[in-house]
Amino acid sequence: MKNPCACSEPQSCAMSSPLTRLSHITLQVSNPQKIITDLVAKYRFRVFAARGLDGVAPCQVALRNEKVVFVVNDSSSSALLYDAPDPLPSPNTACNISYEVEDVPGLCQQLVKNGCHLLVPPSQLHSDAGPVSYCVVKSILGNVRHTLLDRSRYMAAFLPGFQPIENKENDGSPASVTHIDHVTYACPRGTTPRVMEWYSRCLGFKHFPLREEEDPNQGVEISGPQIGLRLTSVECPGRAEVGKIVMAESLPQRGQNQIDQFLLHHKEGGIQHVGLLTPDIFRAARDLANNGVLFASQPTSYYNDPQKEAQILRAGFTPQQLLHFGILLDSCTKFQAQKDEGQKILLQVFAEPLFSKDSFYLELIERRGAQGFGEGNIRALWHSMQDMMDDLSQKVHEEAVTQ
Ligand SMILES: O=C(O)C(=O)Cc1ccc(O)cc1
Repeated sequence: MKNPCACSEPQSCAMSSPLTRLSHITLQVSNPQKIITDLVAKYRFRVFAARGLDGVAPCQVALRNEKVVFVVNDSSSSALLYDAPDPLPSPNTACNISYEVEDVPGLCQQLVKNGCHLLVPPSQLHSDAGPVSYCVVKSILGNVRHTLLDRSRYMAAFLPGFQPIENKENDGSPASVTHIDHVTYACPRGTTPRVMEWYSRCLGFKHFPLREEEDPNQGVEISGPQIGLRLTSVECPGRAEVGKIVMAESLPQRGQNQIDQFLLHHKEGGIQHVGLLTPDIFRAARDLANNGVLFASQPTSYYNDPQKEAQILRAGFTPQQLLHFGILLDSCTKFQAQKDEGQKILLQVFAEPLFSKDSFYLELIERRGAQGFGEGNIRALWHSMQDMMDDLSQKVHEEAVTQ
């Protein structure tokens, strides 16, 4: 297959995306209270709507930090709205990326024509605040599904069926994060071209090259001692609020790594991490660290490397500033930059897994004109995450032995 957009219907290649923005990401979990507490206490999210509040614990809770919204679903509940009962590979998983769209029935027709599996057909829910239309489509990757919503005529917080929660705790301080920048999938080996083709044909995503003249079917291969990663990315051009999707595959014969570890619990692939955009990664990392978030740390050798040190100083920082929270910095090539002037900088740091070892985690990312993903950062992030997961595995093993 030469073209990732190798659609059976040529006109769908030219289709602009039906998605207008990413609405929220659903985490389906066995212990909702623990995740809600972590998102509130550590990541500064606020509960703003919930379902099923009549004397029992809510089965669905919506939390917000600026435009980043997570819905935490109790996986033991049989009464979940805006989602579909679909076997989950793991009791704790991020399984649904919900997007806002303009025309749910029209899009559903198109999806069915494209051979997609609708887990929930076009449906409508009302409250006094108006109607919301939605459907749920199964993606081609593992347990990932997409709720596609039109809430343009709905005038209350979140969605019908959810009760708004007044939050008086707003301390007025600026938010740490603003948007979801990207969602990264762990894909079984060899599946990326099919996943890309599905997102292109069904939801109008386009290849977003990470390197100049990148072959969309090959993506970018990042290999070396203890790293073997293939990355390919897609976006909806002109719709930054949809966010990018990054597909990550491990390369063969490199031993166990974080993609393979994730696939042990999600055999057919799934959402490995979510990148949260922040206007100030130093402030965000400090806030979250003060609240107890653990970040993957970097070896001091990363910051002592003369080239890296020069890059850091040129960007107006000191290596010590970055070292403190394990923040990585890459200057991007002109190819990945938004505008031609000035230096294009990308700053990133990975946080500890949210559910347990080897699983879903959050990333902070600050973009200063840089649109892509710096290869130097990816190598360093990979290694730091691998070290953190190996440490966590060791801890779990030691705890099991002493019990
Ligand atoms: O840099 C990012 O945020 C990426 O998404 C690239 C990436 C993907 C998978 C990994 O296990 C580590 C890094």
